Amino acid sequence: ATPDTAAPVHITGLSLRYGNAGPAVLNGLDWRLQPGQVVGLLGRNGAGKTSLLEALLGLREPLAGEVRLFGQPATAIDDTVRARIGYVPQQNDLFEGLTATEMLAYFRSFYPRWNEARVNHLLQRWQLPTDQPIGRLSGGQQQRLAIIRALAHEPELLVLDEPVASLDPLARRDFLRELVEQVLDRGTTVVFSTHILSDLERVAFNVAFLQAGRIRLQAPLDELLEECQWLSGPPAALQAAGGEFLAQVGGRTLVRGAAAHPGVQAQGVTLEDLFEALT
Ligand SMILES: Nc1ncnc2c1ncn2[C@@H]1O[C@H](COP(=O)(O)OP(=O)(O)OP(=O)(O)O)[C@@H](O)[C@H]1O
Repeated sequence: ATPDTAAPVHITGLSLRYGNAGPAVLNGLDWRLQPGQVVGLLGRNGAGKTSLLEALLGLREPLAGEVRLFGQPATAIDDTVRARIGYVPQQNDLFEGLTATEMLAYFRSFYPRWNEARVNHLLQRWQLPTDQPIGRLSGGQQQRLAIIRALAHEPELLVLDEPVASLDPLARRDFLRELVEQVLDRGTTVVFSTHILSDLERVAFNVAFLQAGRIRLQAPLDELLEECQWLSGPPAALQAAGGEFLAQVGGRTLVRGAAAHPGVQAQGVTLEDLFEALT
């Protein structure tokens, strides 16, 4: 297939495992992010979210398959594409011995574009000490700094691996607001993993479910909540109700787009239901 140079991320047949004999963590995964999409990546602990985001960024060599970022192979992107990407890893990789001011000055030198006003605004709003070694900041302060660094060069693709895990509720809300602003203003493509479903409901216009090494389903969250239902009833009636079968959990069937039908009981779903059934 010809690479889609407009797609910030285009993944085909991605397989990944650790070591030579381990089980496949990712297994023939296909995924494409369109410009301006905001996608929350959901999966159980150990499902492979971090592995997927790292492979997506070209930080892990896949066993098979291909990842392209803005049309270029992820493991061989040039500086132009690199400058279009921002990343907040799960384990922060800030330089502990530098101060925030020193670290930001260092990164600024790599990027043709750097929004100093926004950096200063966020440093102030989040009250980050800028003249102490980063290693002495709290976990949440370090996470805020990592976020500022990732937003500073106004990336077109922002990859965030559990960016809010150690933020307090107010900082989380503030960060999510900042993220939404960035997305609306600049049409940034965002992919982020999180376990905090209520945050997702606030900002993720799309959700992607990672299950058994593949993206099981990706769709706008509001559509899913509207179209998916738990159905129960006799098999013939369920069949007549139609729709797309998604999963069977306990005695109930999760279906998308079913019609009302005599003998079928239907019940709405929550994001937590979808998480249980699709991850
Ligand atoms: N460096 C590594 N070496 C060996 N196995 C690894 C390594 N990193 C991850 N794994 C394994 O790969 C699988 C996926 O891990 P990964 O961290 O990608 O999952 P995750 O979905 O991000 O999990 P969590 O929600 O707990 O952060 C797990 O079974 C994990 O044990």
